Amino acid sequence: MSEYNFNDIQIAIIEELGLNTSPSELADLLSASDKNAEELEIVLKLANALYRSGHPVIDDLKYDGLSEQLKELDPQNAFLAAVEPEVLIDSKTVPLPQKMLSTDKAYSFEEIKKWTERITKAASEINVDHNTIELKITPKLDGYAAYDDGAILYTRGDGTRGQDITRAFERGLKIANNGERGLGPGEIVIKKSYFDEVLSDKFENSRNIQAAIIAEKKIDEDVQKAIDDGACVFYPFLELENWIGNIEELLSNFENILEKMWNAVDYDIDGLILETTNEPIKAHMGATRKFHRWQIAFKVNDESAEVEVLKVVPQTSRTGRVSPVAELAPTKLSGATLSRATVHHYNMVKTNGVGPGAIIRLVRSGLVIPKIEEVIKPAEPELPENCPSCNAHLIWEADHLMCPNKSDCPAQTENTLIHFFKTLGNIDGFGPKVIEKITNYGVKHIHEIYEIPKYKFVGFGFGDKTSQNLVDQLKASREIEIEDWRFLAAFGVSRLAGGNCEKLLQHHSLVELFDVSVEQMVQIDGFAQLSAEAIVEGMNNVREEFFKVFELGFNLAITPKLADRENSESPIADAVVVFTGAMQQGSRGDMEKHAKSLGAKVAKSVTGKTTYLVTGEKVGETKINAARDKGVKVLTEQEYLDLIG
Ligand SMILES: NC(=O)c1ccc[n+]([C@@H]2O[C@H](COP(=O)([O-])OP(=O)(O)OC[C@H]3O[C@@H](n4cnc5c(N)ncnc54)[C@H](O)[C@@H]3O)[C@@H](O)[C@H]2O)c1
Ligand SMILES: [Zn+2]
Repeated sequence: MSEYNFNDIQIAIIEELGLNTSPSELADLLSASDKNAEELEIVLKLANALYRSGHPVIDDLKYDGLSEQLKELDPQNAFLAAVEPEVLIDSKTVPLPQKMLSTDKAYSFEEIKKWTERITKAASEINVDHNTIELKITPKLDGYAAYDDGAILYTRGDGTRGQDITRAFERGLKIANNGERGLGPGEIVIKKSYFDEVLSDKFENSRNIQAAIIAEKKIDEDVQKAIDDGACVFYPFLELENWIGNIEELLSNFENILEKMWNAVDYDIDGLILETTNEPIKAHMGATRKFHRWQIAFKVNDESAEVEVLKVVPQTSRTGRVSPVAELAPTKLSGATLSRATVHHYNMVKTNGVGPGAIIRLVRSGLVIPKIEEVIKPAEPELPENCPSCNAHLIWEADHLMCPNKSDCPAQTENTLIHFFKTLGNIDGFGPKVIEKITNYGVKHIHEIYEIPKYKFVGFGFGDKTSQNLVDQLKASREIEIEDWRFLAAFGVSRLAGGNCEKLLQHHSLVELFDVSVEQMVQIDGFAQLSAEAIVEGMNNVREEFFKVFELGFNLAITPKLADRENSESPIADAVVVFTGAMQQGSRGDMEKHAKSLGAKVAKSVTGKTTYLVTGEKVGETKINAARDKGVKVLTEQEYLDLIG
């Protein structure tokens, strides 16, 4: 007997699929532990059809596992290469206004990093300045994909043709956030808290309900009530909470950013969507038949294990904070063997009893370093008294143990130097190994490194060629242009990562910044009292070293001042501009870039906040009228060019 049984609806869908295999044979196939490529394809087609119609037979993890197996056995398989289609019973389809694709998937920091490298490469191929690459992260809603063109609501269908489900709006389905129509792709979803409180007794999962909202047949009264209560919505992706930033910010603060987006909405999500927003890059990268190359879904395999702690090792960071790292009995989790995990801070080690012999629950949630979720069996906490690097007596500062030896702690010195070259990022050669060797000979400051002649490098034990290369690299690091905000960030002042440096430098020059007071800093958007105090103090601490390095003469690109932009009397300063249709004067990407340089905000779609809609060729009347209805000024390309002069 198979563990799978199909109900009547499922059997009807299976028949519609036309697999030439009877339901009972399919049930057996589903339970079979070993499947060949052909069988895997059948099972995936079956599971997909049932899933899309709201009656899944297996869970996503199992489905994704089977897809992986098929990919290994038959990498070219046609089912894997295309968008997984909906299967419809007796329904007409209509062409979609725009292709709707699936997404490529990543399960680790490394995969995301590789994806950003592909974006960087694409940008350089079309001469897009690396610094203008913008990334956006949104929650990946786990509902029913749909597209709203303002008149019709469509299902995703097979990606090119979908079903007309405008009836869902007629049934009262609301649009998340501001209720605007015509915002393109989105997802029909149900509020998590509402499902748990009101619907979970009656429905197994929210997928059943989504299917009911769009079905042709009469609607269940609980579902109608959920619609009326505003718990079911169509959520246009454009309206989603998002994180916007650049590649460096993402990679340097990956876990925090992802965690924040992960908890941003009260709807089921099955990952996060990362994408670049630069149109020229998107156009250049393009798409496969299944997914856009400029977009990727970050998913997690939530798996956990109970693991024994062997010992807790202290590590001193560049700021003197000592972090506890737990060494673990090696454990296999989500395909990787883990033997270390970070503990939040030493107060947690102390209060939760993390020490040799403790049993913890380890979760690998796809993030870079696994985290300790809970301590199941505490032990005697293992707390260090002295800095593992310089032996100074550690002191408590709130939840953390700190090494107070600012001037003479090798770990702090090394990590500060490593941070400098890593952040500068314009040369190779000064990684941890080289820095360690140099500091062993008493070099403690950045400016001292720049003064090392070749023969000294040889004396430190580097080969002749390597020594020459190190000298050349140091010279190059001053010659290759770098942004002034990156240069400042390299000094590692707390709360002064790239983003904040850039914000400050939009108001003050690099040199001026060292004399900005806390009162002046809080005037700048984004700096609260406490951060401003910490930044001013931190800058004071690095002042001497900063100017010694600065005076070596770096090739710094100056961040443009906001004031210059505002004073330029640009006719579109602060206007929100949307370009649509084919332009004559140059690519749309170029026009958008130019508009931004004039201080305008460029948006992708018309909303109530739009100031101008600039129309190229072949733009439909409906779109133009819809924009006018929202009070947007519609300009032809020529009218726009006249406006900006
Ligand atoms: N359990 C099953 O039997 C079964 C069957 C088929 C598919 N699945 C699951 O579905 C996945 C593939 O489905 P898919 O191709 O529909 O989706 P996908 O996971 O590849 O994601 C693509 C879709 O994400 C949606 N999306 C949600 N939030 C978004 C956002 N913020 N920005 C952009 N797009 C967003 C879009 O509608 C888009 O079509 C599989 O990996 C599997 O986990 C499960
Ligand atoms: Zn120390």
